[in-house]
Amino acid sequence: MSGSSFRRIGVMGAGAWGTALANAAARAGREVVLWGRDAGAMADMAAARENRADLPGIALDPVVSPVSDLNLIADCDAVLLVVPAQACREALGHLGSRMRAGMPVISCAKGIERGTRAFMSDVIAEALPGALPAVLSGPSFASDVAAGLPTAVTLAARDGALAKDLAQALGSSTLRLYHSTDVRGAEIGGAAKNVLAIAAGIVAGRKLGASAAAALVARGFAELMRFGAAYGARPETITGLSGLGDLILTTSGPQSRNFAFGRALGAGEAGAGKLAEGAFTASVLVEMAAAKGVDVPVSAAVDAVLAGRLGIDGAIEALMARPQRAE
Ligand SMILES: NC(=O)c1ccc[n+]([C@@H]2O[C@H](COP(=O)([O-])OP(=O)(O)OC[C@H]3O[C@@H](n4cnc5c(N)ncnc54)[C@H](O)[C@@H]3O)[C@@H](O)[C@H]2O)c1
Ligand SMILES: O=P(O)(O)OC[C@H](O)CO
Repeated sequence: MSGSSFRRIGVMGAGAWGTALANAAARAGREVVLWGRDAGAMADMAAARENRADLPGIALDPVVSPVSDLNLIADCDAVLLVVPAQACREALGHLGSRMRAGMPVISCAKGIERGTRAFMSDVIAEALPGALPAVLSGPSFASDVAAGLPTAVTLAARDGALAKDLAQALGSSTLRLYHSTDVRGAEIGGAAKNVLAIAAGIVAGRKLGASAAAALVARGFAELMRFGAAYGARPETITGLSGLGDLILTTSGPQSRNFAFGRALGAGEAGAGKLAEGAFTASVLVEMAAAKGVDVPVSAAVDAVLAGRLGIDGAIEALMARPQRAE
């Protein structure tokens, strides 16, 4: 299938990122079906031509159809899966037998499933055995993409020709997609950087200074590289858009929900209640690192704080008191 054969794109999940990607796919010349599970909210979105709850102020492109009937997703040529990582398996379960074999299903969620330790491409393969799993990941805030600001991300599928075709189908003058066959590498970066962004937020909320913030990103990147290597990621993917690129974006400031969540923790305030995927991924990532003997001290500190095993000052002390080692 060439890029132009993906005439109709289905988007499962009508939150901030699903809505932004629906507009991006429309800008790339696709017809778009945007599915959300709440029929009332989707009817409101169809009438207002705007996702007022999650992406206020951005008009839906005229070719985007907001729907709550999953059969309309099953009819599409490819599907973008844009629900929170812990909900992906359940959402795909509803699509189940309606879907045709050979349908590309592209995970746009950034996380690892708790309990199963499954990456999102594995969740897709298990929930929909006939689907062709792919991953879209990289530095991209929904509001930036929706506003048409220049953005570049990675699109990975095991079949290089499919990755290239999907990248061509979804790319536009404002959204550039680099294709890759390193599915595992692309999904590891997106999941791990959210945990590290919480740590960066804690550093900011605790007012530990710019030097500590830079050290955190550098040492966080070192653990991302170790974790990636242990789970089969290619080094060039970890140093690319979906790894280092997204780590830089998400640890840079409060436009990131994970950073904002961490900052509130560090400042001793209540969080804003928005989705912070890293809070769900931290414990499973640390379990998986331990299973392979990989040292992830920053992620482990975030997990310990979230689980209440350590206070924030105790976590900082533990990081600073680690045995001296070569860089
Ligand atoms: N917002 C961004 O800038 C951005 C960018 C890149 C990747 N992502 C990733 O995309 C994913 C979704 O994030 P978001 O920003 O759209 O979050 P969001 O909170 O704005 O929206 C999530 C949507 O998923 C729906 N949902 C939740 N559980 C569901 C279920 N079981 N079945 C069907 N729908 C369900 C919610 O109703 C909501 O509409 C996350 O993994 C996030 O890390 C977000
Ligand atoms: O707002 P965050 O922290 O979920 O980050 C959004 C994107 O993943 C950035 O690439």
